[in-house]
Amino acid sequence: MSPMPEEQSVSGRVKSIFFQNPTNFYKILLLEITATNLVWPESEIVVTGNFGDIKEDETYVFTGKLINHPKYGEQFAADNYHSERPTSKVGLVNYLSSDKFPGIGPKTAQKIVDQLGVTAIDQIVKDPKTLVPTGLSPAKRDMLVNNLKANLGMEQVIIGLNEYGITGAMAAKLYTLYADDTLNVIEENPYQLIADVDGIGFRRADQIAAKLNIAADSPQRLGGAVLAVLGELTDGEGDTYVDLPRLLDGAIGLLEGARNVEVSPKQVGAAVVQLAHDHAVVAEDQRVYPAKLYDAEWAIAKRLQMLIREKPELIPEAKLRAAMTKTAAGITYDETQQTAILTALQQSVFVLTGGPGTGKTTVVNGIVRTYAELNDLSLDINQYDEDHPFPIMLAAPTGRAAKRMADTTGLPASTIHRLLGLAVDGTDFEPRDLPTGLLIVDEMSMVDTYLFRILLSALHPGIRLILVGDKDQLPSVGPGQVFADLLRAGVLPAQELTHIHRQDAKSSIIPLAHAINSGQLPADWQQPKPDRSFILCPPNQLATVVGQVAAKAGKKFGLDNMQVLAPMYRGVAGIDQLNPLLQQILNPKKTDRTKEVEFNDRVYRIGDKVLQLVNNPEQNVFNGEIGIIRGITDAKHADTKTDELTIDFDGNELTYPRRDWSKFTLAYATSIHKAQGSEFSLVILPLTLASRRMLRRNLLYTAVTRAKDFLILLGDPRAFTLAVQEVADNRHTSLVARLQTTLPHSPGALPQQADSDQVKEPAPVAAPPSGPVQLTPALVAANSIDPMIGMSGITPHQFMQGENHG
Ligand SMILES: Nc1ncnc2c1ncn2[C@@H]1O[C@H](COP(=O)(O)OP(=O)(O)OP(=O)(O)O)[C@@H](O)[C@H]1O
Repeated sequence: MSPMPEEQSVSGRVKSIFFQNPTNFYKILLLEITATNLVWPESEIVVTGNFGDIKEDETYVFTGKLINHPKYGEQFAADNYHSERPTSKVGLVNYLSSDKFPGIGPKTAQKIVDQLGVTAIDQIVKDPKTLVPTGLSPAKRDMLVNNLKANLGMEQVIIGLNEYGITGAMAAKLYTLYADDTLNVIEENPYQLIADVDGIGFRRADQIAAKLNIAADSPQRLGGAVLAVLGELTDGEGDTYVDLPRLLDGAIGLLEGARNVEVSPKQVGAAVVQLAHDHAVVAEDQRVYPAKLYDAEWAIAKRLQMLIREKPELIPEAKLRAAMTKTAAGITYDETQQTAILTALQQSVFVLTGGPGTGKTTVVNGIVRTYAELNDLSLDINQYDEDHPFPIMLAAPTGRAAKRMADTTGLPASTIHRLLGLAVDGTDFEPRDLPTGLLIVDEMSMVDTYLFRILLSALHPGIRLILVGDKDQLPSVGPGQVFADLLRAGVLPAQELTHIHRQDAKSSIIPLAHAINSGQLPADWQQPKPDRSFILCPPNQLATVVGQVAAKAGKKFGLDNMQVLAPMYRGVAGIDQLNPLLQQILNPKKTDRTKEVEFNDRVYRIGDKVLQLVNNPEQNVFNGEIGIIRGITDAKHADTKTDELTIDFDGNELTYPRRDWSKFTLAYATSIHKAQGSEFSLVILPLTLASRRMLRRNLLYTAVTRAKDFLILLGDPRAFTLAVQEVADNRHTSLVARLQTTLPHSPGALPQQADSDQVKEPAPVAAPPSGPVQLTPALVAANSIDPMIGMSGITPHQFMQGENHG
């Protein structure tokens, strides 16, 4: 065996920093060498790597290896570094008595070093109390500790992270998130990173845990795996609970996959019980919920119960009809529309659903106008002010949907977040209380369990709440299928609109959408129509053809009014592939002087269409909104001293410094999910069998209903046929059961649908707990949730089989 090669290292003073990437810690520097074990004839060397707060003129030690860069020649690629700290007693005394630590002279420094030895700095930083015996005054002790930490702070964190195998952009991300607490968080529970940090999954967290000597069967590790699976299936995939066998199976898969060990269901079951005792999860029968989702479903049901108990004063039907007719403005409402308006105004909570063109907007307008007439309210908003707010509130989950609502009603509408004054995106914020009055929420299918809970918590008895949506569209991105569940429960007054009104000879898109929704593509769906067409095209040519279509359409419709929608990011006709190609066609680099900036393998230019990826209620821009880049400011001229982009979201111009550029991406092509709540004059929809896994009826239906005037379908016809045939699985939720427990059946509710593939029996549930829901040992016992009961020696596979049989 050859001896281990000696670690290569180089120490010296940083002469200059040539380059630093602001999005991670990557730097290139020139070092004046003071010591090295390299064979290196020169006095300087170029060093590259991920470094925290390296400063020019300070001295550091780098370890790593000498590499030969094809373009730049020999340089030192460092994988670790630390500030060169004094290692001899004399050096340490000199350091501590230097002007970095005002008030500490050579004598005091000598005393510290005599008592604590050469590792004094590490000891002091780790535990400031080690300074007590030195007799230093508390003020001086604080100064010493703070200054040592300030000198070491970020560097220590980055070095610590490097030791756990976390470098570059991920290290930067963690430091931004937890700052000086980073290492504490990781050392306390590395599995916490799975929930907190995008991009860290169980395997990565477990590698860190292994370095921390967390045993393969430690409760922390088992709990980490359970929460990882639970998070993946709830916040990740939309369920609000996970069946115990599936949870155990998933957790065991993770635990055994990440380290070569065997883990028994019994051990994982014990971890679930522990998590339940710690109030992180709630287990009920065979279902395990993240506590916040369990609480949210109950809170929704109870709040609705409270709102519904407060019945509005009954209005005589003749009076109601008269008001409705008087304000109808030339429209003769059909029978279901009439029922909808009349019922809505007699109830405290009302749910309205319908496909495209069935008159939801018409009914919303009817409700607003009849309500105003009955209550003698002016619809001229200029007559209201802060002290007398407009008593009709209109809201939608996205900015675009809210804008559409304002356009179609002629009244102010806002996002739900704005309405509630939620400044930060999250799940546990106190909204401001809303006045009683009329509140209409549109695009309810996009509202997830968390947001609905927050919305309801802002409402008080006496409010009239109208929830409007299309139950057949894709469910919310976040967990739950709130809107569909509200209808399915059959306990809330509701009306479904089915008659299509917007069906003049010109429109063949709406009938196509309804046909898709009922499970059939019309025989002529591939035939060209004035407003839609199908282009047959093999997968490998799809991107090019989409580009050709977009090039032609771009001239006619403009960027704003045309949208390419695709089901997937990856693949030959995926969003990631289409975006640069469409950018090249629709907004190319015109001359050598065209300004452009690079970020994460993407190029951005003025005029680019971009998609916001996160909610930012403070600036009134939301996940899924589309904007146009209006300006690029060089770092030299920007206040933040980094490059900045100015993006215009429908008149709302926002500045994004480079560190925020991961909050948007190109939007020439977007996912169908992100397009929910938006409509476009022209939709271009390529589908192939490559996205087979994603193809569902509600996905295709949602995509097609985004097209207002024109629709171009492209690709493989089999993909369209398959999509129509595949009915999406219901998400696993308990809202139906909670609602049925808290509310009596409503005579005005929708009949339970006969279409059995759309409906599932609600899971049987325990009686509602009174007061705040908390898992007490008694409740644990009462619900026989102990997952270990009868399970010893049973494999997850057998467990799953057992589930199928009973
Ligand atoms: N009872 C009616 N009589 C005549 N026209 C109607 C009636 N109801 C709706 N319409 C018309 O049908 C069209 C579609 O109605 P509306 O916009 O209200 O439907 P919608 O369900 O909101 O559709 P979408 O979700 O596609 O926006 C509109 O042009 C509207 O004026």
